[in-house]
Amino acid sequence: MTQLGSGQLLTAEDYRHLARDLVAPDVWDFIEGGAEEERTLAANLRAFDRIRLRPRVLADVSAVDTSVELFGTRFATPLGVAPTAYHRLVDSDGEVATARGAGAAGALFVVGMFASRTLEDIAEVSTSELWLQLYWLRRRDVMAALIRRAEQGGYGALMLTVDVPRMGRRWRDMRNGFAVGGDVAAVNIDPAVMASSHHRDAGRSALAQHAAQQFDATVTWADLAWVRAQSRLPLVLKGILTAEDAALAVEHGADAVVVSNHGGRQLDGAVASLDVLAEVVDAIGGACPVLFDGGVRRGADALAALALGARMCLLGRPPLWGLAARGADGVEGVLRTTTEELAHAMALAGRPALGALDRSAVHMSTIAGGA
Ligand SMILES: Cc1cc2nc3c(=O)[nH]c(=O)nc-3n(C[C@H](O)[C@H](O)[C@H](O)COP(=O)(O)O)c2cc1C
Ligand SMILES: CCCCCCC(=O)C(=O)O
Repeated sequence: MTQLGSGQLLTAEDYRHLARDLVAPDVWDFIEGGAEEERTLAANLRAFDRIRLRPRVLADVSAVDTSVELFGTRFATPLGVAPTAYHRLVDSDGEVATARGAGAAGALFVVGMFASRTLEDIAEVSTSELWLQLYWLRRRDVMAALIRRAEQGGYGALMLTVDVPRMGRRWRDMRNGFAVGGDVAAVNIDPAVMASSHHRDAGRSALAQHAAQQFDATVTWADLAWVRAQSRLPLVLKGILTAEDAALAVEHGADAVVVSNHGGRQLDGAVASLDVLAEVVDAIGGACPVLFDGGVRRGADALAALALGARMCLLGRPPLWGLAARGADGVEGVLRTTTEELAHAMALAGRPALGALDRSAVHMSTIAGGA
């Protein structure tokens, strides 16, 4: 268990500083980087800088409850671990350590399709809920096999990432000729399918080349029926940024959506996630839960997103900083410290339970396009 309040690791940013010195420069660029000029990556963070909150007083905040329910499971925290690839790049135990840390914090962990530990090994150590994230591969048999394994392993939902018909142009990875190699691999996917992801090639990202060869860019809303037919697990669509697509997600029976621009790693110039959260929540109109990711670094950031209608906030880079800095304890530390910040912000905002949090907690003129 990380020593909170030790002065050294008080915030997620403290873990980031520690991690930076421990991670190889090209891996650091892979984690930290975004697409092209990284405008959207920066916009995600700036959107939170703009937010101003509207605290209420005399509200009995002697007890603060951060727990939240999703698909029948209650989580101690509305902060979850977003799907990210290849955790063994920063810790030899990889996703097994992440699962331990997330479980200790009572948080959801969405395991990436490109995890570097098997779904079964991760499930064995997990004490909290796991979901499986999927990209849409040309090889549907490979997707179907993964879905079956997730069901057998007790995973609670499938999260289909819909914003990567091709990979964003991540200049840092291209300049580094970034490739995943050594003893780190996407061990849940047939090695024949993964072959192209290992070739180091100056000026090109091996991951982008791999995505170009293996991801299916032809899919449309009609294809969701195929995923649906594979499993009874709830289906969550990750990468929704507009009211139009939110309405289509409802029409096609999504069980939840994630407002996300992939941490600024896909379309550079895309809107900041926070700036469209209210638009998507309104379009969903209560038909299913809305989750959020992109730029959440502090408890007060999460408070703003939850007030704007997110049921849960996913963190992408911060758990990786924790993992790189302190392994499972670091993942737990990042999630706990951010949850403690959230609880503190809830108390000072006069909203002691997430159910008491609504848009009245946010000064709407500080949201882009807000009234
Ligand atoms: C290193 C890294 C790897 C990622 N890998 C995946 C992935 O495999 N699947 C996916 O859906 N999203 C992936 N993402 C995007 C995250 O799930 C999430 O949308 C994003 O990181 C949220 O922004 P944040 O990092 O500001 O919290 C990745 C992000 C990073 C930083
Ligand atoms: C072809 C490998 C895809 C995994 C890359 C994950 C990632 O960086 C992201 O989605 O972002």
